[in-house]
Order: sequence, then C-alpha cells, then structure tokens
Amino acid sequence: MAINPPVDATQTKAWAALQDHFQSLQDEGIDLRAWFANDPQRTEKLSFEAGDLHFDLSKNLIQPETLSLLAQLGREVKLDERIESMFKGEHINNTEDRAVLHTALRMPEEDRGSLVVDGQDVVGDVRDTLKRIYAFADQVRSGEWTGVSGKRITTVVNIGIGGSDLGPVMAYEALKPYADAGISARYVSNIDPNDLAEKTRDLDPETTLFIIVSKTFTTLETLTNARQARSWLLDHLKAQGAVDGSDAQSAEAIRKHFIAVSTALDKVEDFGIDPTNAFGFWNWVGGRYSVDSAVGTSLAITIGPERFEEFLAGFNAIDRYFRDTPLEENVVALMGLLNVWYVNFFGAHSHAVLPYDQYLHRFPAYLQQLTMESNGKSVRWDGTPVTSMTGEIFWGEPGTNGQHAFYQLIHQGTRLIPADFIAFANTPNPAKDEDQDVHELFLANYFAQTKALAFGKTADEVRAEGTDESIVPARVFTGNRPTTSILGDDLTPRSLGELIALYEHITLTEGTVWGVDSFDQWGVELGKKLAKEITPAISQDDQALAAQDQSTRSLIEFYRAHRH
Ligand SMILES: O=P(O)(O)OC[C@H]1O[C@H](O)[C@H](O)[C@@H](O)[C@@H]1O
Repeated sequence: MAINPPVDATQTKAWAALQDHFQSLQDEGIDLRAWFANDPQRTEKLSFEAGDLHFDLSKNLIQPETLSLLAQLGREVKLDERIESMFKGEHINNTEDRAVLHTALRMPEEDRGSLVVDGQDVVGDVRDTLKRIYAFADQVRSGEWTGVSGKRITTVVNIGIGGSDLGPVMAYEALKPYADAGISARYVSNIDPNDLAEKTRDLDPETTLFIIVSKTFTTLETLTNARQARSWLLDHLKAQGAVDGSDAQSAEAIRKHFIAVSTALDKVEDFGIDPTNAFGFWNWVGGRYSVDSAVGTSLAITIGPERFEEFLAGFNAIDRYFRDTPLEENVVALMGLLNVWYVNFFGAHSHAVLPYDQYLHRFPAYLQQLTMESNGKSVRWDGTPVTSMTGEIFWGEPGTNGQHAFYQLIHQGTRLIPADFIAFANTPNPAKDEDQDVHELFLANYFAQTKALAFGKTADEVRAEGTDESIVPARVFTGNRPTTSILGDDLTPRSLGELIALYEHITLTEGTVWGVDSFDQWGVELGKKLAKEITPAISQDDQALAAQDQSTRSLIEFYRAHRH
C-alpha cells in the first residue's frame, strides 16, 4: 500500500530553528542553576500531568521555548498525521504492509464495532479473545482447571522470547503484589538449556502449566524449549506415577498442562496443543507491543482478569491523551521530541531509565527491545537512507543499585546521558528502620540524584568544605546533566499500563522524526539464518565447516577440539 514518504526532519524550518536555538544556548552557556534562579516559574512551566502520572521536565537542558520548537518540528514532520494513521489502522508498518494497532488491544467493550480495519471488527475480536482468556484464567485461579492428576495449578511457566517474554516477565515482576491466587509465574526464554533446566528443577509437573507464546510459532528458541518442556513434563509425570506413558494419557497430559498464544493457531495444533486452549492475536500487533494482548495470559492468570482490565485501562488512558492533546502540551510526544533534541543536537548516544522501584527491575530490559528494535534503523520507510542519527541505547537498573555502580559516569563522565527517573509515592511494603520510614529514605535518594545531576557542586563549594586544593577538581560536579522525573501514586496495574504506553508512544514519536518504520525488525533476520546454516558445521559436517569464513571456522574448530 502506498504510504507518504517521510518528511526529512533535517530540512524543516523547525530543525534550522532548533539548530540556531541550540547554538544560542551554547553561546550564552547552558546553566540550570541560572535558569532556575532567573525563572521562579520554570518548574511549573515545564511540569505536566498525563493519566495518573506527573512529569517534571524542568531539569532538562531546555527552555520553555525549546519545547515549542520541538512541537513545531513534530508538526512539520506530520507527527499528528502519523498518530492518526496508526490509531485508524492504516498500514504504517509499510515494509511488512501491516496496520499497527496495539492501541486497539486496550479499547474498552463499548468501542466494539467502532474500528473496522481490513474488514475486521478489531475491537470485537480483541474483546472476544479477552473473554476467552479471562474464562480460562478464572478456571485456573479457582482450581477448577487442574493438571492431569487432578491437582490445582500453582506455577505457570511462560515459554517465549523477545516480545513474547520481555513484556510479560517485566509486568509480572512489577505486579507481584497483585498475584493473589497462590499462582506464581516463571519465564523461560533462552535456548541455552540452562534456562529451562534451572526454571523447572524444583517444579512439580502435576501442578505446572506451560504457556507457549510465539507470535509466529516458528521461533527456534521457543519451539525447542517447548519440545524440551513437553519431554520434561511427560518424563516426570511418568516417574511420579501420574501417567502410565500410554499415548492417550500423554495426549491428555499435554492438553491439561500446555496452552498456547500465537497468531498462527494452525501451527499450535500441530504441536499437540488443543486449539480450545490457544489464544490468538493478530499480525497488526508487533511482538514488542504485545504484552497487553493474549501474550499477557500469564499475567491474566496470576493477577486475575479484573486487574488485567485495569492494566489495559491504564494503556488506554495514555493512548487517548496522546491522540487528543495538542503537541505543544502533549508530554508523551514532547518526551519523544526531547530525546531527538539530545540525540541529534547534543549528540547523546544513550538514555538511562532508572526506576526507583524494585518491582520495575526488568523495565529497562523491556524498554531495550521496545525502543532499540523499533528505532535502530539506517533507512527510512521509503527505503532511502536516514538523514540523521537514529535510535538511542536504552539501559538502566533500579535505583539505588545503579547509584553504587554506574552513576559515577553519569555525574562526572565526559558523556551526556539523559536519564528518566521513575518513582511512586507509596510502597506496598512499608518498613521502619528505627524511626526512619525506609521508603522515604529511598525516595530521598531519588530526589537527591536529579538535584545533584542538575545543579552539581562548584569548586568553591568543594573548597568551602575544607577540601585540599589538590583534590578539588576531582570533587567538582559540573551539573547540567539532564533528567526527567516521573512520579505516580502507586505502582498498580493501571499505572504500569500508563508507563508502558508512554514509552510506546515516545518510540513512535522519535521514529516519525527519523522517518523510520518503528514496527519492523529486519535486522534480526540475518543472524537467525546464519545460525541455521552453521548448525551442521558445528556438529560434524566438515564440508559445511570448510564453507565458513576463516574466523568463524577457527572458532568452531576450537569448540570441536574442546567439547567433551
Ligand atoms: O513471538 P515470536 O514470533 O516467537 O517472536 C519472538 C521475537 O523474535 C524475533 O526475532 C523478533 O526480533 C522479536 O520482535 C520477536 O518478539
């Protein structure tokens, strides 16, 4: 389907204006201390609310005027049009000729029939599938669904990789306090046999349910692990005397202990999984945008359908905000544009995401796939080369762990690393250390870090502490290190949905400025293909070995010589 070529952002008036603006900020000197001192309303002007989240952009290297120029850039690259095209289901993933409709996954029941794309009542299908997932989840949670020997399920093991793993595991970890049915989840992704071995070692097969999640149902890692899990289940059930090993009992065991999630339901049946226990989604959901589809079935089981609905409502709140708010006031779009400001004007390469919440410990890893698989591209959606740097390296660890590891480089290194600091006002685990509220101690670190990064410490301040002159330079903090603070009341299914949708739309915004298709991932194909070709060379095929390049051949020879 024809799609308009991307606007070259670097040729827009706004880009030129941003360049001038950047230069004048450099000339006058970027100085957050002075900017705050000279404008008592700075924080007010640069703070926003979206959904249940509060955003403070004032510790960024921007003046209010910068945001107007960035919004202007958004207009000139037709960001509003692209947002509308996405929500309406146009095929904006043009290299795969697909609509991009993860936003439809969280549209409410009353929107049934309101979005028909390529002849499909999208919301109707989404809601019908959710109903089936919820009914199944309720059966497992209540104990009505049992394993083959009649015992209730206490562990679900999600087998998937990439988008079929990172979203569910991140969200499960984030929402652990809501897992209220005595069912826990584990996640197996790596084809390294150690992963499945360690995750199943202490499990009772009679109380374990495997969920095989694969959009394509062709992914080598997932199908290998699924077959391994099937053997593990049957072997252990037999050893425990739960089945006799007959074909009929094995088939029944697989029916009771394996369900699947995929867009390729025919392939699921070939695997031996009962199609009634398979939940579908659609090719207009990218893997990394799929945690709120059937891919989140492990969540629906552990936290329950009601909480899952709240999770979806959180996404939907940010979707509506993003679609309906003018760019100048739209903090979601502005955060994406701000990232462009750092990448393309300041030359930043990476972006730290630092959640001050232990439950969000997998959030940076999740964001790595979301953002880097989406925007790590060198050609635009019309096949022409990109005209600027694209993509950011997203990384991070929960605070305060990162403080004692890599913050040194953010505070005093030579690189500019914009950072998002995320925290919640309340904790589900209040604790006191003598008289001190531990969560407040934790939050004090959250507030202190962005303050230190923004305002630093001058040589005179260091001297005033009586520091020996010879080590004054080492103890100076330049400040002017940009951060965005995101605060919420509580980490709940709803606020987690909001956070995820926020970063999904930040990703679209950046991708639109860079002109890339944020929804394909051709870059992962070559390695997969070569792994298939190399497999025979590793085991014994000398001809296949000889066909390798010299370095690869030598590495394989080392392996062959050293294997036991
Ligand atoms: O869900 P699947 O089809 O098994 O795909 C799993 C993952 O593998 C692919 O290689 C892609 O890079 C990911 O975008 C995808 O999430």
